[in-house]
Amino acid sequence: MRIVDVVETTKPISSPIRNAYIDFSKMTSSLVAVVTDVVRDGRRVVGYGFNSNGRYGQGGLIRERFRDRILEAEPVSLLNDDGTNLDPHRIWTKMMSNEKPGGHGERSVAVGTLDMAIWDATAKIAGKPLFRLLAEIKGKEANPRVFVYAAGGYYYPGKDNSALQAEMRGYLNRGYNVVKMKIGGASIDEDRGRIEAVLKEIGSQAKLAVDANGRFDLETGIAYAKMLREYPLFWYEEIGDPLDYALQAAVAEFYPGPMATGENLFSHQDARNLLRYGGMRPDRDWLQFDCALSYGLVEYLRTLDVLAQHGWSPSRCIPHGGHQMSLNIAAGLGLGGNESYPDLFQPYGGFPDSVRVQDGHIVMPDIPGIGFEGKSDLIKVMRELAE
Ligand SMILES: O=C([O-])CC(=O)C(=O)O
Ligand SMILES: [Mg+2]
Repeated sequence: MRIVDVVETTKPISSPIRNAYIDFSKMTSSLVAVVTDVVRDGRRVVGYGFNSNGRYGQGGLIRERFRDRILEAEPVSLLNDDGTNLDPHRIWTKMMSNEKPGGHGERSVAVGTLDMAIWDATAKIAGKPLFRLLAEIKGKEANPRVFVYAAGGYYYPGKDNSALQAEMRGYLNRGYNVVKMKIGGASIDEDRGRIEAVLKEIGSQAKLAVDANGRFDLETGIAYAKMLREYPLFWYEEIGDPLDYALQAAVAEFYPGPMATGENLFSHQDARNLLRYGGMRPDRDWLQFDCALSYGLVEYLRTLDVLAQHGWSPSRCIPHGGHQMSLNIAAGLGLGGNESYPDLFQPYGGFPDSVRVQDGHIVMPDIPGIGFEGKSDLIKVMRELAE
């Protein structure tokens, strides 16, 4: 058993939307395939992966460094002890050989993208959905029913409050009961008007989360905290620079409601610093680390260990990114749920075609691997790459 090729292509996932920090007009994502010589159900096993929106494609790093380290390794050194499957932990160590510590933003997306494909191949070789494999490895009971919320509410040229309300109504009609919108890309008065418009639209049918995408300095973060705390929000997300833990802790003094952050922290060391110094509260706040941006599931398992050491339950994690990889981690390891972008970043995000959202939850179908084969538009572009 061996990995015979690793293929990467960089694809556009552009749209005219804007958050408080960036627009997505030039956004790209790496799509990778890890090709094995294993055959299951008459078909060669190929694992697939891609990186989440918000960071760009990683073709350079993947093709110049990480691909070669996998392909040049002694094939048996990438397998488990009895040689019956790939060992994602051993492959991860091989990819990261000759890499100094720190500097996580430089390569964590490239490694996370490959790690997704390696776990997909591993679960396919085992003949199981990844969430069942993960639960088995950890001795846990899988729970295929996962909470999902609808992320959107972007700034968009010509979009007024009634268009924002219509967007949110569309999410409720599709079964969601938590929706998210952007803030910090307009004045505080304008944002207050947008928030009130959405709250009026959703009434008691749903809760609203707001996301500042790291835009605010301390003063602005506190001014928004004082405005936002008048409303019953689901959470106040990514207030200031992702690495400014003192700011996060200071804003907590002014915001008694739930806060969320972590999508731009890319290692278990960064996550540990957030828990040590960020003033985050394990009884109400939410952690959004996204394995597809942060060295993959091998590293995410270390992050979950860090959480446990600091008294945090995995159920406080609702990852960023809206991909099926995190859905599997949620169902297999008991996370609190997952993000979803009903109308964005297609065909990568979302669910298998048969899945419907009901009461803010989905139920994972039993498809071997991550489940990409269940989503027809996605598996089509994946197979174009390597099959
Ligand atoms: O707009 C983005 O970069 C995505 C984001 O923050 C989120 O989904 O929470
Ligand atoms: Mg966010």
